[in-house]
Amino acid sequence: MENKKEFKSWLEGHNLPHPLVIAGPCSAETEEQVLKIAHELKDSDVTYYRAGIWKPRTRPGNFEGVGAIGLKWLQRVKEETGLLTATEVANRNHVELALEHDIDMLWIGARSTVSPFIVQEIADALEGTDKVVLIKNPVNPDLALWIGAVERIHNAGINKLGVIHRGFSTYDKSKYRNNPEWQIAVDFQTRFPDIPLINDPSHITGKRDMIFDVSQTALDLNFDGLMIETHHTPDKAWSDAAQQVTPDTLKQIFKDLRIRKTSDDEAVYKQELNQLRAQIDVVDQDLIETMGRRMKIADTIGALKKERNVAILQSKRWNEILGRMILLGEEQGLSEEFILKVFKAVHQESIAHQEKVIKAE
Ligand SMILES: O=C(O)C(=O)C[C@]1(C(=O)O)C=C[C@@H](O)C=C1
Repeated sequence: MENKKEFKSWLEGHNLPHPLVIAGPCSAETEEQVLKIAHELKDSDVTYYRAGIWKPRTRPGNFEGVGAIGLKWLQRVKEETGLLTATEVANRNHVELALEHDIDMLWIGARSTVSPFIVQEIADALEGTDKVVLIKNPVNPDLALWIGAVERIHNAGINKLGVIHRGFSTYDKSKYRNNPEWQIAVDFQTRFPDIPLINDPSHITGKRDMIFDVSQTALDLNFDGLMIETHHTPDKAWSDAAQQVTPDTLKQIFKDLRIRKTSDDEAVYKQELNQLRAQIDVVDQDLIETMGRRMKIADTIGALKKERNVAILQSKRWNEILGRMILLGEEQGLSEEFILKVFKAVHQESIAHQEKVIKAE
């Protein structure tokens, strides 16, 4: 699938002076609750009002959503407040009911994105419609699976696309409910710069007091919007109580967030940036030339080893190099994690070069 400018035209059409905000309760609980929260969000930066109607829960026996009746409540929200509406769909029936009730934005949840069968069923049900469809990342950190789901929806003729970064499940305990693994979202953005990228700090953190920091990181990384679960009495919510914020807190969050510009046309800024970028280009070229020289030496070592019938992998020598590089890196302000990543890649490339030499006739 190619990146296309038109993917983001639905978002540009809103002409917002700030990132897109999707907010509302984790679950629609009662008509009163849905309407109360919507009215409290009416005069805010919120464009889309979200509410889960069908809730996929980890274990059975928990509140699993009010079902189709909740769609009528969302229709009332739109009539009374003018907010657009959004809900999660997980099968053909959900899509058909959401379309019948004229829901404006549908999203595919992380547990559905993992299943190409479910995504295809949803894609087939969406064919011929022009809804905005957002695809959450799969629960496992698999960029190809995420892109595959977006492709299935796009192949059904949907061009009003977006993705939601809600973090990834891990077995290890961490301070997050779902690990952000920011690099995966950044990789998605690099592949498809015109597919709006929305961050979901509620599901990443699982805790309301961490939502601001994660939202700020997302905006610093140029995300296009935020989806934040909002409830008038969060602690009494029927699902995900700990991660929901009140409408007032949501408004405060948006007051406090630093919204960075994607770019700046100011001539001085541009000139300074260009000079710095020229320096980076020179350094990058040096890096490549240095790497090339290093691999030529590896080729010669490979030839020597071939002649003497010696194994390529020399763990002792390699560990010595790594130890030295970590110390040198530290002096240059480079983290151990970074040095390990870079030198692991260098080692692999060196081995690949030597293998080529050794295998050559
Ligand atoms: O020193 C060697 O024996 C090499 O083959 C070079 C080199 C390296 O690229 O630095 C590559 C493979 C070995 O595992 C150790 C080091």
